[in-house]
Amino acid sequence: MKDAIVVNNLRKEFRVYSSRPGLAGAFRDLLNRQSKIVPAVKDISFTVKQGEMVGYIGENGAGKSTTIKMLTGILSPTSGTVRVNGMDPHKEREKFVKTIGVVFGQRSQLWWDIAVQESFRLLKKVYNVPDDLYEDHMELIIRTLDIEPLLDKPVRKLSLGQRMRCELAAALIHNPKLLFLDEPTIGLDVLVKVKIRQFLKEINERYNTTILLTTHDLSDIEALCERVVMLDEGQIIYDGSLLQLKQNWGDQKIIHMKFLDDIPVEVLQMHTDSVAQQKWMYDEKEQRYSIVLGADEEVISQLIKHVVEAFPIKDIHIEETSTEDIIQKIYEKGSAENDNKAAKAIG
Ligand SMILES: Nc1ncnc2c1ncn2[C@@H]1O[C@H](COP(=O)(O)OP(=O)(O)OP(=O)(O)O)[C@@H](O)[C@H]1O
Repeated sequence: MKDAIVVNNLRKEFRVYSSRPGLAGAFRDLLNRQSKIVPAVKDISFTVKQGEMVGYIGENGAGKSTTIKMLTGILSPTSGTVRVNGMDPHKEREKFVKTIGVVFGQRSQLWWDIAVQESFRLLKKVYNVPDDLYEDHMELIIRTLDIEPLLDKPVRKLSLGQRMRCELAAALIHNPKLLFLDEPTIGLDVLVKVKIRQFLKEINERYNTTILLTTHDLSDIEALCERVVMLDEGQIIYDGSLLQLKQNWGDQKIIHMKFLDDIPVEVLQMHTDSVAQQKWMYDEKEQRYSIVLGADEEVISQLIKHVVEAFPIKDIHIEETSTEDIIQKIYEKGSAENDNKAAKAIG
């Protein structure tokens, strides 16, 4: 498989100027401004293969946008190298932009006052897309995104969800091999989110389009990406499968049970002590008994079997650690190394 993105020891530093307070300070700033260097991305390396869908995640200020700006050629790196679609995005910008599509949730590449269709035609010219290719490809895109009824409306008249679907179509007019998506579902209702995710899956399957997705909405990542790259303070703290991350970190399951009869919690405890030593808790309001276990399926099924055989059950619910909790735990720790059982952490 070909590499779509190859990043080696990529670094970006910004010079930040500070202002001194008061008039005298402003005067002194004029003569001699104080500045310091802030590293936003610190020597990161990773590779994305053609056709992969990768989630690029991190807290605010982690360095995601700065990386994307270097990958799309908007910023040049302080040091290190970037090859995207076999090119240097900054140095070969003109040729390069024809091979990528970009959707930034907050910014529009459509013209506000003209009909969506007209924007598409202009972009078709910008990208030099031949008529037959355009017809064929856009027919599919328009149908899948269900934007036919919107085509003759000016962009300013569209709702956010409608506009985002048109933005996606616009980013794909030239059928790019690589798509950068930055918060593509921000502020959208669930139905539109689902539609956009389905569409992205279809594009990826049909054209083997590589997708790099930056988002704070982990459900986007869960729906689309098998692999996540996690950034923290400019460094990669995890690069690997989402499943692995869940297996290594989602190490707790909470079993909630309700019984037909009142059972003293001590009785339940005594009954399960031989399977698991963890303590049962009783929530009086909910009339619910809960126990927190490790992720060992064998222990969980043994415990459930033991209890079900002994007491008449009304309800059972197993609660898993959510991906959000897992990611939060990793950020709190500042590393994806879990005990010695290291998740494939690099950086
Ligand atoms: N042009 C700039 N000049 C100075 N500092 C900058 C500039 N751009 C980004 N930074 C700093 O670099 C760091 C990384 O910022 P970046 O925008 O890449 O983070 P991010 O992960 O995209 O955050 P967010 O989720 O909030 O968009 C931050 O500390 C930010 O203040």
